[in-house]
Amino acid sequence: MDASTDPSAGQFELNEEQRAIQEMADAFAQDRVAPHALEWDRDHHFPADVIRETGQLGFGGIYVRDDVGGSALKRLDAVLVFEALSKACPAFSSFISIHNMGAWMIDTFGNEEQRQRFLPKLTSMEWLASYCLTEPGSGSDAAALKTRAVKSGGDYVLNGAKQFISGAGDSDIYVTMVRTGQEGPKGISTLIVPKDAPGLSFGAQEHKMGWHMQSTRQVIFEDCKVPTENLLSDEGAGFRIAMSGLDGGRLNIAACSLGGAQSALEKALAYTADRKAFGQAINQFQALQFRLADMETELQAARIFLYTAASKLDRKAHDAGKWSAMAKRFVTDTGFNVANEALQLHGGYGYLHDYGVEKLVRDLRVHQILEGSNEIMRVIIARALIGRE
Ligand SMILES: CC(C)(COP(=O)(O)OP(=O)(O)OC[C@H]1O[C@@H](n2cnc3c(N)ncnc32)[C@H](O)[C@@H]1OP(=O)(O)O)[C@@H](O)C(=O)NCCC(=O)NCCSC(=O)C1=CCCCC1
Repeated sequence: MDASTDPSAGQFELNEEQRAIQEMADAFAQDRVAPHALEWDRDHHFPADVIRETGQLGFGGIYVRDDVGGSALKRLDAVLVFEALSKACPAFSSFISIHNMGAWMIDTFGNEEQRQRFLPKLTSMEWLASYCLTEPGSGSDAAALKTRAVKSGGDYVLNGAKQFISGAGDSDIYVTMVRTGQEGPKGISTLIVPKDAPGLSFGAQEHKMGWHMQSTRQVIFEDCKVPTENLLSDEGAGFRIAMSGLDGGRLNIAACSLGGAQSALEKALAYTADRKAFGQAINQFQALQFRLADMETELQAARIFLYTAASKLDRKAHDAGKWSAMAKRFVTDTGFNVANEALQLHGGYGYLHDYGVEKLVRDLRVHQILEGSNEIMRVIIARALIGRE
């Protein structure tokens, strides 16, 4: 690889341990994920076995405490892992991010009994986790969710549905935001719903533009019974739990864009060095050189921005939420634009599945929409800047 495209060159100062984590994730991704990514995408295959293998590397609970098998690493370490995995397949990496959001929420907001009951199996990845917030009638306005949980004896009885749930049907644990009280954010609670809870079912597979290697379905609750011991923290704390899970998740998804776009840039560099037109390699045309130069510049800027945001969250800086939103907005937009530009530089070949660039464009496109659309990121940033009415 050309030194100028080395994602570890000239970057934010990483320490030796962070470089080792980055290298371990990269080696796994190139060995176990990259050779199969196009096939998984084409066949809509969920590679549960390969996902579970990452548990042995400590990726099942990257920022979960170590007494329950977590790796007790930092947000910046996690970003390095997701970036490296995404170079092989952003959809694979993003699934591991979702699982980590769930594990972190249980570690951070769960009581000791819950931590011991769920986390060893989640950190080893014997169990996989999904995050359930969005509903058919509430996406951006997350606090309008309607899935209701009513206490009855020793259980909560849930009725409602969650929409666009990644891993639905494949995951073992569903960290689910429900309404236990009044309208609005203060009436929301978080329940840990196991896959075998009576009354839980899954909708049909959604047919998506990208992210083909993971399932997306509705999660449906019909008089679904969940023991009251599965309530995370207190009733009414669910919105804050959901939002803080997303503060980290948004960094992870930005890292998935960064890795995918890095891979697209490397493909564009290789292709434009090899492809001849008008008697020379097309990378000798200044018009293309300038485009490659811009792609590299924008990606390196995105990388520094993202690592800074992750460090802010690690330090629990007062403006970490704003930085997380800014990083998600900037890096996912930049990542998509770079991948799309890489496709263009491949000419007609970029439109073919076998070249792998169109998959990156399809996978990265959704990062501008999910985990809070980039329009909602602007709402969060603007509120932090100028306050709110
Ligand atoms: C930003 C937002 C639009 C805000 O809403 P409102 O104005 O209703 O709520 P507001 O008045 O801002 O707040 C209420 C309470 O909540 C606290 N809090 C807020 N953020 C945070 C935070 N970051 N940390 C802690 N507390 C927080 C806030 O302080 C307030 O409490 P207080 O009343 O002061 O006691 C929010 O709804 C949002 O973000 N939507 C995008 C959803 C969205 O992102 N889905 C994504 C679904 S998941 C997804 O897409 C996935 C895809 C793939 C895989 C995984 C998941």
